[in-house]
Amino acid sequence: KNTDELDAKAFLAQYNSTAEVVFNAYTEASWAYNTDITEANKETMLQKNLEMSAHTLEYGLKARQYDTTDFQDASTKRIIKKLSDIERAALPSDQLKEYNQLLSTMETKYSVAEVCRENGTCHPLDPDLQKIMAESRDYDELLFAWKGWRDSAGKILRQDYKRYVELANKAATLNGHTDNGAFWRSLYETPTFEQDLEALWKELEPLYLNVHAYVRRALYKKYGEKHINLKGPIPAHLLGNMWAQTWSGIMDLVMPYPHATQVDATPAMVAQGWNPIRMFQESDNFFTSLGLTPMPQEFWNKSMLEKPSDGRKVVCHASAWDFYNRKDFRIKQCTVVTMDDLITVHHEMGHVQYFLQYKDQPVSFRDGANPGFHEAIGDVLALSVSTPKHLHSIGLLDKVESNHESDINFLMSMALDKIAFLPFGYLMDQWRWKVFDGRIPSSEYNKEWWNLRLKYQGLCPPVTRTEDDFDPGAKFHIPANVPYVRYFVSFVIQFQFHKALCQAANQVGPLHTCDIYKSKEAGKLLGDVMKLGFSKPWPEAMTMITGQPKMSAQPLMEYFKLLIDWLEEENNKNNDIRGWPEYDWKPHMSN
Ligand SMILES: O=C(CCC(O)(O)[C@H](Cc1ccccc1)NC(=O)c1ccccc1)N[C@@H](Cc1ccccc1)C(=O)O
Ligand SMILES: [Zn+2]
Repeated sequence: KNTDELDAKAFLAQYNSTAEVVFNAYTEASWAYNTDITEANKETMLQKNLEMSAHTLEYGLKARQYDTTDFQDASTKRIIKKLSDIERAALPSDQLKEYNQLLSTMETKYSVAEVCRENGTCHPLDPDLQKIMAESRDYDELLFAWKGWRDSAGKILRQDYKRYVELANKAATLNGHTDNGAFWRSLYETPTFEQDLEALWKELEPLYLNVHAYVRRALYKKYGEKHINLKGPIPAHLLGNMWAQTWSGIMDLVMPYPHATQVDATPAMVAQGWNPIRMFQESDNFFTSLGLTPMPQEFWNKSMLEKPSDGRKVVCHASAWDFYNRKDFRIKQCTVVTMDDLITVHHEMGHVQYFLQYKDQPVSFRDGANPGFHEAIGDVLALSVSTPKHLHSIGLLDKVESNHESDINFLMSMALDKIAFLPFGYLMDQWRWKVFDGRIPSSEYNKEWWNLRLKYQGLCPPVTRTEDDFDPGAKFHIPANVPYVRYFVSFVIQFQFHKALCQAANQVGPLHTCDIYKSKEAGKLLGDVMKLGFSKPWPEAMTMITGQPKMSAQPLMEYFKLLIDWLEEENNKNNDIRGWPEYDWKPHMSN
């Protein structure tokens, strides 16, 4: 084994400069394919992916030659360790080709899927089906979209997925992991990661049960006893979102005080003629108000900020792109003019701000401190943007009241996204970790999916499901091979970051009214952590922001304190039970 540290440094310098070229070439090809799905673009992307894997293999095998035990430089040790996991490049070349082919096939099938009506009209997920799921209050129309999407996008992926699992596990074991789930969890470098997550969920579950009970009561009023059992799970298509992952789509059905201030900025955005560019400029303005970096001109020139109208097939699911040349960064988003998408704009811009902040790190460190950090940045700023005070200051809310009722309305709208999301964010990879480690065989993919949806979210399918279906496949991240527990982590730590930045900004008053807009102190705190990238273990980054190294649910619970107490009282007044003891109840099915 080679113990020469100077030799290792020279090796890493060569890796870094060659990696930028190879990663850039692949990213350009992947962008071309994602923004124009054609066979030719697919072939070019697959070719560039193979070239990237050849580079990873060459340098990864060399990295494994070093014994870094006595190295002095922590960064050198850290990079050598990271390069030694060569992921899919460990597969024999025929299986690597099959794996890459499977991944692009699954993502394409998902992205081009449509649901057609008897009259021949066909609807894509974005924007059509998403709009129906958020706005329709017709039980059967919602069922048409919900079942149609799972028939068109989920069902067809089952066999591809089964083979993908085998190959992903093969690559993971060749890199010394027990399975692909173990590889994904290793990215958090936290031996107690699963226990920590379970402890966070146990702390947060009571909040969710109170929101679930209150929303079930509201849906009972709307859809009646044929469709809602006050002691049972909620049919999964009634929550205002295709996956029931965030529930702000049904805020109108749930609003505690309908006569107090509105909290939805969508009508004002539409009335004032906002367009996608305006939404991104607004977000850029918030980031620069903190002293963070403005989007470079290349971002505005090369991004795809709305769905093309020239008939091109694209991957509409939003994403942020680092082209590994320290100057080209883009977002691809099929943006619609709604408050919900203004939040997503900030989410994606948070990814690009992270790219901008760590762009001068070695390539191996151009990553989040952990994947949850990367997901949290934009959402932290969105917590300030979402306040009625801030929305009023940018002209999206005509009046602001600060009284108990408007406070509760605002907190309810935030809870419908942030608290409702927690069980979904947690169960997605519970299902995948069990698929990868074999506890869920392919013969039980769908049964176990719905067992988890019942256990954590208290949802049930509106129509009977069988193993002919593959409902997990109807959620982007499953066919796209994107881990999901990062979002559960993000939804917890973003409130820790929010609390810390509000203190840095000398914001007084309750956490849910804090707006860090224009605070250079808050911006510096956040920017300094983003500059680190992946160069330090994430507890060090956590300590830099919050003064302590752990994930904690306490700031989230502090943020929602008023609502939690109100819900406890309200649900008791209604004699509503928390949970769904009649777990095997099924909604009435017409025809
Ligand atoms: O999927 C997203 C947003 C897309 C993304 O920004 O997280 C995107 C996902 C993705 C897409 C293609 C390939 C890989 C990942 N992630 C990024 O663009 C990204 C992430 C890390 C570093 C660089 C870019 N949000 C999740 C969860 C969520 C987050 C926030 C609010 C609501 C819901 C969802 O919609 O289910
Ligand atoms: Zn993201």
